[in-house]
Amino acid sequence: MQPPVNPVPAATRPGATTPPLDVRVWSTPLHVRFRGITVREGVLLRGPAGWGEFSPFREYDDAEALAWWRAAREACDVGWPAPVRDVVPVNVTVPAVGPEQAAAIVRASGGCRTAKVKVAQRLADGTVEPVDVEAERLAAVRDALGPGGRIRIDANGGWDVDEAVARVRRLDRAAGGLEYVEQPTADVAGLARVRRAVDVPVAADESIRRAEDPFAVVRAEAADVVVLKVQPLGGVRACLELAERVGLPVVVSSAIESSVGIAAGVALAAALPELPYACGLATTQLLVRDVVAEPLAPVDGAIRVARPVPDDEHLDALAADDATSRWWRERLERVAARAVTA
Ligand SMILES: O=C(O)CCC(=O)c1ccccc1C(=O)O
Ligand SMILES: [Mg+2]
Repeated sequence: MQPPVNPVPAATRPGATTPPLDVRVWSTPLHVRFRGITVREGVLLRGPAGWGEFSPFREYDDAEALAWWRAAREACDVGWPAPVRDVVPVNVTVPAVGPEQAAAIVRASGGCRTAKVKVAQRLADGTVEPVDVEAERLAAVRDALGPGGRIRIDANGGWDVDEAVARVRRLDRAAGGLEYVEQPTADVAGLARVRRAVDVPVAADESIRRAEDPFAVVRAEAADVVVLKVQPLGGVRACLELAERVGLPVVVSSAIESSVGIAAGVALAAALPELPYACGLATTQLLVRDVVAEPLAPVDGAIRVARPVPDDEHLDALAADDATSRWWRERLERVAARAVTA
């Protein structure tokens, strides 16, 4: 009898892994604070198929970091499926900054025709940024993009249903039309209620990548679009499979990785059968330094499908201090050990 066909390449199966050929810990400041962080750091691993990135956020536990490790090993051990396109249109990512800075970020974006603007930002005193401040940011972004550009907003689950409905209507006017609102509420039931109440399409992000059951969004008819991120979802192949099963349009987005991690997102976007929306992969622009000479950044609003190779000069320039390096190497070892038994 034939053995069953395992769709996961042998080298990415737990227990079938060999030690990486090279491990480098990197760290760089961000130009502006993003989701509460001012420094981004992680590990690059080299394997027979090239470099992979392991950079779960600091506060994630080892169980949640396991998917990020699988994505890194896929990159190192087997690489990615063949692309069906050679450029990926992307959005510029606009953090919760003032209107002048927001406009400047759009103008310096490398020709992006879509902007994703952060809203529902929690302030230091625990309150949420006033809607007037968000409206001004959106008006400035519209002004910088012109009437033909597209604007989407991301609330990162920061609103309740009533607040989301009121703010989305208001911000839709301020922006001169919104393409969609990403994760207006934290829970799937809330997404579904917002979706029924407003004309603006709803995208699910955290409800896919941090959910026990990503298909709850589909069953509840809670979203028009799903956001997929390669590291938190366990690799390019895992995302392609998820996209097929979800059956909704996909926006590939980053986790603010170096160009090595962004290349995995670009590979996913390039391999998807359909790509109707710009992807959230233009985030090397948020990093002060990158691990390659030519970062994966947009030209004419699109990123070329490529796999840039880090060099010693850049890796040395981004090398983390001893304590940070030790912390990441220990985390990597713990998560890799977990993969063998998971
Ligand atoms: O989608 C983008 O434009 C950039 C990526 C992004 O916003 C992001 C980056 C890191 C963590 C969370 C998020 C998010 O989409 O919420
Ligand atoms: Mg998001």
